[in-house]
Amino acid sequence: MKPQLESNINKKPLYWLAALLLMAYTIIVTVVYQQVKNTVIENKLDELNQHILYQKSLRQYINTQLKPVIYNLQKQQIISYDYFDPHLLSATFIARNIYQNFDESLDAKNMHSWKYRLAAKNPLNPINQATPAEIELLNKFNNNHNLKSIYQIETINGEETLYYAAPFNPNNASCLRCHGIPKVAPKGLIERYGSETGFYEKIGDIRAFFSYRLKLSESMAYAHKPFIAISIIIFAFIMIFYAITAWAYLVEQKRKLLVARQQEELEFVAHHDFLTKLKNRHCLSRDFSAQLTEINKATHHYSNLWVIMLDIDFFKAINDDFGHDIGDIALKKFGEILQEEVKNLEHAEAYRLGGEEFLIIIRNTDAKIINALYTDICESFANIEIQGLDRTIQLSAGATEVQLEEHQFDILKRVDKALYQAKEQGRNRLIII
Ligand SMILES: Nc1nc2c(ncn2[C@@H]2O[C@H](COP(=O)(O)OP(=O)(O)OP(=O)(O)O)[C@@H](O)[C@H]2O)c(=O)[nH]1
Repeated sequence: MKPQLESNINKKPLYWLAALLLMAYTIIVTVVYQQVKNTVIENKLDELNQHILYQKSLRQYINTQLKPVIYNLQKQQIISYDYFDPHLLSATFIARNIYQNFDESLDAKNMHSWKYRLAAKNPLNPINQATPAEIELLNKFNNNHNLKSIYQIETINGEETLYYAAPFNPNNASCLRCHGIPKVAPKGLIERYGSETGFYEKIGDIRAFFSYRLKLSESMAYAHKPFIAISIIIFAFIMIFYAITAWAYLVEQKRKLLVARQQEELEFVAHHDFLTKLKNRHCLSRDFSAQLTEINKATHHYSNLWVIMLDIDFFKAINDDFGHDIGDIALKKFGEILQEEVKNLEHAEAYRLGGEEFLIIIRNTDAKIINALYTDICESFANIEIQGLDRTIQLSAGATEVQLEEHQFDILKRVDKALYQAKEQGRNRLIII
């Protein structure tokens, strides 16, 4: 049975291609994901800008519209000079509360919101107390007044967040009314927050900053569906490409293997006998020349070369008495016996010269071994069982040892002569000359 062509195809290039495409797919998907993420971030930053503008408008309204009205009422003593209520007079308080309401409304509708926060190192209201990280950022703003904002991606509890922070304007004289010396601060303010913190600020210092934080995973959620769809489409394209390439490769490799196998078969047919599958006369002449060249070099592992010519006795009679088909079977069996015998010998090869004539070339042997070989072959051949053939088949053989610098033609002539002598002397024997 010939092995299946498919199992002989080298599939390594296909595995490499699969690995390469998988790598390319991973890179493409990562790039696409990054692109989607960047787009989400850009959209969110646009949204944030609107928040900032809104917050600034709100603070502007409080500082330029609301507070002057209250101060005017205080001036007219309609409201006491010591009156202070953050609901009316603290822009940070009002902004924080409005944002809190806004956040709660968004959360109730499951809409993802930016979380607004104020942070001060020395706040009146403890709710605005800066964390160590925020204090560090506040110091950064104070050390560099040109730094108008920062935004960065920060991982909080293993979750990516988009963070934006911007400083308030540096303190001016009017700020110090509430953040200077407690003595000059409105009594209402002291009553509410005490005089421990929030005071002794200096003009020019940045007292606080506001920040917004957004969970990126929540914002990315709405981009997941298109991202997965794009990933599936890219995967499908890659799979189709791989399938077509693999199919074309397999077809081409199969074709190449088929051609190679046909060439091998042609080669075999050209050098072997069709019936016995032994090497043929054409092959003998080629092999014999090579062997003679070797022996003439007289290398140490190559002492001598022997040739045995074998011929089945009265083979015509077998054909005539039992039929040509039985004769064919006998020749085939004989070929198998020779093949088996030479397999057990080192450096031996059997050939069919034609008809019922065969030849064996053996290296490194002697007349004793040649005799034993002939006897073995005769015994094996005598013992074969062929249905419809009830005759013991015998063999005649001639053998000779190759001499140095001898020509192939002369050796074959001598061994043929030995065989002829065996026939002449009554067949069923080996003659060595
Ligand atoms: N069945 C079969 N017969 C073959 C084949 N090739 C040659 N022969 C026959 O082998 C026979 C050889 O006959 P001969 O040359 O007269 O030799 P022989 O009958 O063996 O007699 P000796 O060699 O003198 O013992 C012929 O009848 C050929 O037709 C083959 O491939 N198959």
